[in-house]
Amino acid sequence: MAKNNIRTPIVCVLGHVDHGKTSLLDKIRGSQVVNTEAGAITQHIGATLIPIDAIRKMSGLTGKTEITIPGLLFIDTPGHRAFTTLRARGGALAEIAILVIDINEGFKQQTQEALQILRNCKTPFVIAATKVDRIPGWRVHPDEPFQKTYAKQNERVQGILETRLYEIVGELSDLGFNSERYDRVRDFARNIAIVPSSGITGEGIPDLLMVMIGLAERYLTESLKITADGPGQGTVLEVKEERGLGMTLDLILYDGTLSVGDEIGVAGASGCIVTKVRSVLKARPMKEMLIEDRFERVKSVTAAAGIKLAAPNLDEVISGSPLRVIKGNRDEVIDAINAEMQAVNVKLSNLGISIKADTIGALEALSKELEAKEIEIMRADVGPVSRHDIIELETMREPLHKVIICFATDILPDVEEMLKHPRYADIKVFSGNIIYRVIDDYIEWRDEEIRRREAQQFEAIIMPAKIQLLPNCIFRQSDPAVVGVRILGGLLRPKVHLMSLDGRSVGTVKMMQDKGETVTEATEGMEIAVSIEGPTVGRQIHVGDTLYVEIPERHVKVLEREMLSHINVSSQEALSEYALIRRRDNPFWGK
Ligand SMILES: Nc1nc2c(ncn2[C@@H]2O[C@H](COP(=O)(O)OP(=O)(O)OP(=O)(O)O)[C@@H](O)[C@H]2O)c(=O)[nH]1
Repeated sequence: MAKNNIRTPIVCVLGHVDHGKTSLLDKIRGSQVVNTEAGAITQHIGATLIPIDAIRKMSGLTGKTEITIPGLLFIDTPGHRAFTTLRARGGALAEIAILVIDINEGFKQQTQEALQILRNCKTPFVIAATKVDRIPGWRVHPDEPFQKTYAKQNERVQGILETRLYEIVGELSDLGFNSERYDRVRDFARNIAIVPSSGITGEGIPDLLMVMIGLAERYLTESLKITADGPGQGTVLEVKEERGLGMTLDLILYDGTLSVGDEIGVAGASGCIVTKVRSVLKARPMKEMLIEDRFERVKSVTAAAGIKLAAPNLDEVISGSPLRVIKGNRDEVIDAINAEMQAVNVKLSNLGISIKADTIGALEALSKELEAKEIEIMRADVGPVSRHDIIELETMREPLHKVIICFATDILPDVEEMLKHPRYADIKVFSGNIIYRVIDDYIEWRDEEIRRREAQQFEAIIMPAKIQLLPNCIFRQSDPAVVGVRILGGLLRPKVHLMSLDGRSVGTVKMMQDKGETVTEATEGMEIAVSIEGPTVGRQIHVGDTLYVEIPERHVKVLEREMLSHINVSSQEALSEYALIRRRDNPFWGK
């Protein structure tokens, strides 16, 4: 185990979809050193341990270089989600990260998001610029350190690699990060190291591991000091049923020791669960693995390790939850676990949408993203979407708040049924396993909904218009009067009342015709024939008269306060002239 009680740092791999996270992890896990005598890579449950001796051997480091870190423990599940949902003591469980960027594709949306997450969590990380073997003309030298294989490439290939690398450096710099190819970095505190590598050929992987060791040595040794014989502390990765064992927890133990017979506290859906460890299980080495007997029973394990435990009463445990061994401090552990579950860092508003996620970390991650997009949250809960959630939503007044966004959690079957009922037709549920996608779906729906509403409002509101009676175009004197008019501004529609400059009502537009065709709208500059019910030409209206559409006071308020930016300049002018006429007698009209 660890020298000076320094344990292995916990590592997570992040990056854009398809940029090669899984391949990189697989390559690291399956590296050729598996069977060397120099400390074999060991499979843990949910994690893989690469001992320092294996890393030394891969990268050709002599025993002289002083290293205190005993190795690296990689969490087997890559991605943002694993990073954000697995937490320890309020922070991310992973203490160091690899951000994977496909060197041929460069920056993508999730690359930026991952950077944001790493920045928020202040996690040291290294960038693996993967898929170097896809650079046209690249000559593969399996598993070689980067500099060796790079030296054997021709100049053109080297040139392409440099150009692409500098594109990444540029993008990072736009986001405020200084970075450099790892072998040119002088100060790892100021520069992020980029290691060109391949998850398929293994090139650059030894360098990647070495840089990580360097970072961990420098930044983490204090936080990696463990109390080996202290009570175990861990984070639950998964809750699953195993044949012959019943309910089990897969967890990463990051501090202390956990033994069979220990009393533990762990978070359940309705508070802290206290139970007693029945068995502690480790993964069997690959070659000994039999279907029937995948696990090796042990008496006790010391951090850091990925293990499985069986105990009674685990059904309700929430994945991502904290786990602590109780050593005469039962109340303290219960309080701490309850506090950690309640300290969900979600900003709630009086009004807003509802959110659900499978773990606390996931809920926080979702809420952070929503907050960044200025979307208000009223309720936030861990667990599947239940009938109760839907009933609560139904009481919301604002249709835009009758929304539940659920991330990586189930919708209970009876809820699906319930939502088919017309009564709940206006409740929207957005669900998915990628935060950004669920949020985008919601935003798309919301914006469309707002546009639809505005359009409806526009339909219902009488729009301003200013028209003038044209000379030589009196087709009929009265009942109705049919005259040629020019639209001086705004939007004329049928069925509106018209008003003269002195504020008198003169009649109602019945029909409108443009070049013999009936039309329902006419805009600035058009000359059309209109039939007007009410006036007689020569008495109430005359050639050359300017008339305005009469707009009710309530509509003027809506137009002036909410719709001004949505109507064109000529409509705005017609509106303000019309309002001026109305306000001659009453300055507060429409205000
Ligand atoms: N040539 C080459 N192909 C690679 C490399 N890394 C990944 N690939 C290929 O790229 C594709 C995606 O790789 P994955 O490792 O699944 O990528 P990922 O980031 O884990 O993808 P998601 O899990 O979908 O986010 C696969 O077809 C891999 O074989 C590499 O270094 N070189």
